[in-house]
Parts: sequence; C-alpha cells; structure tokens
Amino acid sequence: MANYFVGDIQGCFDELQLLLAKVEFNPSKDILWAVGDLVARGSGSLPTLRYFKQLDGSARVVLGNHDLHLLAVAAKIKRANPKDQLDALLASSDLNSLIGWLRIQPLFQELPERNIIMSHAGIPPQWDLARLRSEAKKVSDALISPDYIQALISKMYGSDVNSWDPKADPLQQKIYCINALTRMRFLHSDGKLEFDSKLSPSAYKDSTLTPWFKFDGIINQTHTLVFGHWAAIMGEVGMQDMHALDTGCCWGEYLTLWHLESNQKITQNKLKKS
Ligand SMILES: Nc1ncnc2c1ncn2[C@@H]1O[C@H](COP(=O)(O)OP(=O)(O)OP(=O)(O)OP(=O)(O)OC[C@H]2O[C@@H](n3cnc4c(N)ncnc43)[C@H](O)[C@@H]2O)[C@@H](O)[C@H]1O
Repeated sequence: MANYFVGDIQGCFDELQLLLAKVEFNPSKDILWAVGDLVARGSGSLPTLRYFKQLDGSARVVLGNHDLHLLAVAAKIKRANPKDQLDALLASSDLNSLIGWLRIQPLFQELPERNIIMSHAGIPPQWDLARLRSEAKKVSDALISPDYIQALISKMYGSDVNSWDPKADPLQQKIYCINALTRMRFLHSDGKLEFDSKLSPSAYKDSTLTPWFKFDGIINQTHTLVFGHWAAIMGEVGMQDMHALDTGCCWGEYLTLWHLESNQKITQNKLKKS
C-alpha cells in the first residue's frame, strides 16, 4: 500500500493520469491525497471531479479556494473567472452530484500514524491540533447543511477577516478558517493574513511580510505539513517537514506527486496542446 500526495490539479486531468501511470497507482490498495484546487484553469475539471468522486475510499481530498468558488458558481451566485475553463463541468448532467460530493470534502486531512496534516494553503501558526479540528469541523458542518450557499458561501468573499479572534462571532470565525486554510500565503509580523502578494518571497524582500510556514507554528513542530496553493514558490520551502506541492501545472510548469513511503517527488510536465 502506498500514499501519494498530489499538488494543485486545477483541471490538468491528462497530466494527472500520466503521473498516476508513472507510479502505477492502484486504487484497490493505494491512497491518493489531493491538496485541493481540483478544478479551474485546465480543460479537464469535469473528468478530474468525476475521477476523484469514483475513487471514493481510495482518495483523500481537501477543498481549495477554487473548489469553494465553484460551489458559488454552480449555485449561480458568482461568475466563473474568465481564465477558468468550467463550461463542460457546469453543463454536465452530473453537476449536482459532483457538487454534492465536493461540498462534503473537508478543509484539512490527517494521517495520524505518520503525523501528517494536509490543507490547501496552510495552517495558522497560532492554532493547535484541537483548534484546527474544531474550526475546520464548523466549516464542514456549514457546508453540508442545506442552506450552505446563503449561510456561508455567499458570505465568505472579501479580505476583511484577516486575523483569528477567539471572541469573534461564529460566521467570522468560519470565514477566518476558510481564509487561512484555503488562501493564506504571507503573514504580517502581527500574524494578520495578507492576500494580495502571490509571488515568491524574494519579490517582497523589502517588506515585513513572512511566508506563513516560516512562523514558529504550534502544529509545525510536531507534524509534517502538506499543502499547495502557492505556485510561485515552485515547491521551495527549505524545510524538511513541509511539502509544498503546487508546482504551477496550470501555469505551464508541472504537476508534482509526493510518494510518502519513499519520500520521492515524481513530476509530469504540462502537456503542450494545439
Ligand atoms: N473567501 C474568498 N474570498 C475571495 N476569493 C475567494 C474566496 N474563496 C474562493 N475565492 C476565489 O479564489 C479564486 C482565486 O482568485 P485569484 O487570487 O484571483 O487567483 P490567482 O491569483 O490565480 O490565485 P491562485 O489561487 O490560482 O494561485 P496561484 O498560486 O496558482 O497563482 C498566483 C499567481 O502566481 C503566479 N505564478 C504562478 N506560477 C508561477 C511561477 N512558477 N513563477 C512565478 N509566478 C507564478 C501567477 O501569475 C498568479 O498570478 C477566485 O476564483 C476567487 O473567487
């Protein structure tokens, strides 16, 4: 049995299939972990969602910002981004069933026997494991409730909720959890989330911004963290127990798969399409 963790697929389904063929992924005995952003920029968002849905118990998925945005687009409260290729997915006869599957996916996953935590963007440095579990569960509970669009998805947009406040109202706390686990890259020195800076840290040398994973996080000290979301760093975090798996396949770079048992990274270049 093997555990494979794959970076942001963003609809790059053909590249995913080539990567899985390289490692002879066998869903009857192996597990495929995905760091979120299954959909959006590539042409294969529909087959990607269908593939993970049918993997069932052989897959562990977390939601990314693009997956959450898809929930809003499918509910017709937001438009797809012009750069996204979601038309086939949005017109598919199984859209409702795929959305029903997507919204029951969590914001983080654990592999307790190896002390591994996976989320799309990262883990707030000030949270311990109990806090992470309880806050992520509150979001998941809201996502599976029948009024999830009105009660949560329609309210989550914007960048005002940028710091953790244990006394904030429940909706603000859920929005912070979504912002931290699916959108975080840099933090200000006081720990506030910064949303506009998306390039690699070398582009902001003269600022006080620090990548979230450079903070002395509580969970970082005891766990290996696996995340995606930040294509511009191309997997470079400079720390042994951090695996940044977004290597910009949708931007023309490559898709990365981490094989846990051998600690090897296997890659597949973005295919050139005419
Ligand atoms: N609560 C919420 N509030 C607000 N919005 C929410 C939300 N929840 C969901 N959303 C949605 O989130 C989506 C993201 O919006 P955007 O934030 O506009 O999308 P993006 O810049 O493309 O970021 P992305 O998440 O794709 O990150 P990536 O690192 O690949 O790319 C980032 C940048 O890095 C650059 N880059 C990529 N690869 C690179 C490389 N190898 N080298 C250098 N730069 C690279 C790219 O040019 C790109 O500009 C929107 O659909 C929005 O609606």
